Amino acid sequence: MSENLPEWRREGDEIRRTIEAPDFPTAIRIVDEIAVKAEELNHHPDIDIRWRTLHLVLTTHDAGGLTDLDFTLAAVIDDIAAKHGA
Ligand SMILES: C[C@H](O)[C@H](O)[C@H]1CNC2=NC(N)=NC(=O)C2=N1
Repeated sequence: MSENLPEWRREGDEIRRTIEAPDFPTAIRIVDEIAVKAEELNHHPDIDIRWRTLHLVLTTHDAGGLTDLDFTLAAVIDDIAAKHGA
């Protein structure tokens, strides 16, 4: 999508990424780590879990569009996914 976030694509006021984990337990661990970071940032992705595939959507409802927080959290999510081989 942007320079540093090639895994993300922009759709209107949102950015989206799909993560394919090696297996279902790993997918859930990835979600759990994202949850911890989301709480720290007080910024929360929409997450759709389909077996070992995660669909993530980021936007800032409060601001009615994308903000720096969306891109910050996207980068954090990329690190978590990479750490788990996804
Ligand atoms: C009151 C509080 O700041 C909010 O409602 C936060 C929580 N997490 C959030 N997460 C996201 N992605 N967008 C928001 O606008 C948002 N708002």
